[in-house]
Amino acid sequence: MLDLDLEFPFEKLAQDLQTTGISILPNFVSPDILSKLELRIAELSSDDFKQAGIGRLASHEQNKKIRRDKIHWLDTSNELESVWLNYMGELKAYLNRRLFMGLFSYESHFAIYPPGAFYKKHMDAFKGKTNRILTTVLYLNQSWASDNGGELVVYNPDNHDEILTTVLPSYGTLVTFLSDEFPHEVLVANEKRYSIAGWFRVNASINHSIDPPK
Ligand SMILES: O=C(O)CCC(=O)C(=O)O
Ligand SMILES: [Fe+2]
Repeated sequence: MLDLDLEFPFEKLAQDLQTTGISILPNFVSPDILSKLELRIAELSSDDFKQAGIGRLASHEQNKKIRRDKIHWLDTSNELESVWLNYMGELKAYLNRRLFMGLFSYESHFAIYPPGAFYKKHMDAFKGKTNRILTTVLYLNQSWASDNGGELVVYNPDNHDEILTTVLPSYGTLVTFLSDEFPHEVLVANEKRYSIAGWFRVNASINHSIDPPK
């Protein structure tokens, strides 16, 4: 049985996805979970974060023109990281039950955007080419001011030049959207910006080769 406290936000998210394909929910995540995630970020060192890439074939120079964030993949071997992975596991079960989405796994990384970092307009998945179905982004920035930059800009799926919405990366806000529908970008952050990006995927195991984790 799902905890009754989760029933309401999970249901709101499911309804948003069903009607528009995107959900933006402030205060989605409980203070208890948020503080555990902050604790984990605080104990990680800069060596635990690697420059993010855009694909195996891209050069370092190409990468840096497109994105400048540093990332650390979450793993169940760490207790604090498990807190987030388990919570997203509950959301996965809820969405599968409610919307029959057939979500199979969830992968996610912490991301740090140092001052000056950005992520140019992109899609997280391309129709028929990937098994990333649903993108989630949780923000971990206490009192983020609007002049700190670093907004997530989401574009209209039917007109990639038209801004649909702009989201401040505020503490506890969760953004969820269909990965192959919404172009989006992260504007230049003027302050250090913390988040957890993640993707629900469908199973892509074929010909007895087990679905790779990333
Ligand atoms: O941090 C964000 O607001 C979005 C990050 C993003 O688009 C990504 O990591 O693919
Ligand atoms: Fe993205």
